[in-house]
Amino acid sequence: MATVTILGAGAMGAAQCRPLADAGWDVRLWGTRFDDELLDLLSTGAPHPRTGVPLPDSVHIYRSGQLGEALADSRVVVMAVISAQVPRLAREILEPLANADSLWLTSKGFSQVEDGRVRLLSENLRRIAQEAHVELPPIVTVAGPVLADECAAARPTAPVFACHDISVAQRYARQCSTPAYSIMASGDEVGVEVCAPLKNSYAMALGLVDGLSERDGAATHNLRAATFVQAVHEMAVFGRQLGGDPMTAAGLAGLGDLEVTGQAGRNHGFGRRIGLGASTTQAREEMAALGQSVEGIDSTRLALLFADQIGHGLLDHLPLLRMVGDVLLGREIDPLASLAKAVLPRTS
Ligand SMILES: NC(=O)C1=CN([C@@H]2O[C@H](COP(=O)(O)OP(=O)(O)OC[C@H]3O[C@@H](n4cnc5c(N)ncnc54)[C@H](OP(=O)(O)O)[C@@H]3O)[C@@H](O)[C@H]2O)C=CC1
Ligand SMILES: O=C(CO)COP(=O)(O)O
Repeated sequence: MATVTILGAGAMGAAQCRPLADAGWDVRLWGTRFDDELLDLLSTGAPHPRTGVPLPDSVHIYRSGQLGEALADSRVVVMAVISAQVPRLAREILEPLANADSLWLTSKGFSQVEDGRVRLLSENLRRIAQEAHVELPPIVTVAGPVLADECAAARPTAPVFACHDISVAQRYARQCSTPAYSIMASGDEVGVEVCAPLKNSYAMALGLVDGLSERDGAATHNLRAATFVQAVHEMAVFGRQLGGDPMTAAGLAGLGDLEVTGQAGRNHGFGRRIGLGASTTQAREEMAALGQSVEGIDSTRLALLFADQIGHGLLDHLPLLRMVGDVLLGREIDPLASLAKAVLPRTS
């Protein structure tokens, strides 16, 4: 099978090696300069500290100084670094990207360009390439409910591969699916790319509900259900405004990813800490001390900017997202009352 190069040896980059190796791909894993120590450890056969699972034996490891070698003759390049770093990394590798058959985005985030405007990550990458007079291959957004540790351990997982050209997504779904990693192909690249970072904001809201329940010793199941449904509704509204299919929010990329992230994701853990009484800064520090990145903090800010930029009254339809934004900014609000106001149906 052809060569695939995964860029970023964090939890997800390392986890993605498992299904691709099992599907018979020649897998290369490249780590950023932050990952060199991690790669030294992984090359001994030790488990990845963030997933608890070792790499498959067949994976070739490349250290930060070996980016060119890692990309040489690679047919597929997978971005698995934190989303904020994807554009910078892409700028460095435009030529090998142009020679690949496709670029996959595992990173989940929006992207802010130099003039302050917000774009979808894929849109920003195409703009960067265009400015450099380079043509990118098709972009495939890899999303859906995929917790890294379960994926790495080949536990049953249902990712979504989305591409404007659905035949590209279908081809990779055929070539990369395994009994444990069964890919759903989608032609709704926009809808999937909107859901991927938005569900992080909403997983924080679910964490907040759970933290409040723990803090008060009182059940909040009803409020949680209303929060969940409002979150799916807002993902659908946001996606539709950008030309995506609103039904995507009701599938694996929206509802499905919200379910796992809102149960066991890092964004949920961050929201739960705030519900328990931590400030945003304290919650962020506690997560950092555990070595856990919380991308929803930045992507909530960008999502709100993006919605404002899109206009057409979109922000008015996103009360839950605005509420999460208020919490992140440390605004003096009663979280339980504010959540209830954002998600309970209004009678007038
Ligand atoms: N974990 C999961 O379950 C899933 C994650 N994702 C997405 O995958 C992406 C990566 O997440 P994940 O692997 O979990 O996160 P990790 O924090 O485990 O790893 C992030 C990766 O980005 C690197 N990185 C950190 N800072 C920088 C920087 N300044 N410049 C370049 N690279 C940097 C990290 O290096 P270092 O290791 O030194 O921190 C690591 O390679 C995210 O966008 C996430 O949303 C998608 C699906 C599931
Ligand atoms: O995206 C994820 C699962 O699909 C993981 O989310 P977290 O970044 O919150 O852990």
